[in-house]
Amino acid sequence: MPDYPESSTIYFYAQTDPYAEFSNFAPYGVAMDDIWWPTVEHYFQAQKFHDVDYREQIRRCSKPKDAKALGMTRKLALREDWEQVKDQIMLDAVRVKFQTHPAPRDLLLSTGTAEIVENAPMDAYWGCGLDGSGLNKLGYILMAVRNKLRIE
Ligand SMILES: Nc1c(N[C@@H]2O[C@H](COP(=O)(O)O)[C@@H](O)[C@H]2O)[nH]c(=O)[nH]c1=O
Repeated sequence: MPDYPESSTIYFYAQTDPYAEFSNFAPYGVAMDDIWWPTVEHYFQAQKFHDVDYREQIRRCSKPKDAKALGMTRKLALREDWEQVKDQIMLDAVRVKFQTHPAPRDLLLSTGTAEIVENAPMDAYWGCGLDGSGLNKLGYILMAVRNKLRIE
């Protein structure tokens, strides 16, 4: 990770940093299958489990970090197909977020063709990880959603 990112790359992560609207922790709810989730993070974490009561417990968390903590538990079994379905689940929820809320949508569309990177030091799957070499899956989802919004 360069100290001074190139201007063509947009980094986001914490709610106190620029482009916080792009984070799954940002306070933009999503209706998925007629159920309202306070943030994308709440929805994503809950989908890890088949247990309906546990999903509801995650949905009711007052903060996304609490929802994430419940989703990180391995006391309860993850749904067995989680690795196969997680990318699509994330894409669906992120798309609904940006279709639902004008403020993050306008911000996303204002980024032109810039590369978008989740600057998550501890996450080399959804983010770029500590050294910047992570897969940045969430960044690619945001860029795909941006393309789709342009067409719509
Ligand atoms: N933004 C953000 C995080 N990143 C989010 O964590 C999620 C990954 O969860 P998992 O697949 O269970 O490891 C995913 O939504 C990713 O965007 N994590 C944090 O602890 N704080 C934060 O501010």
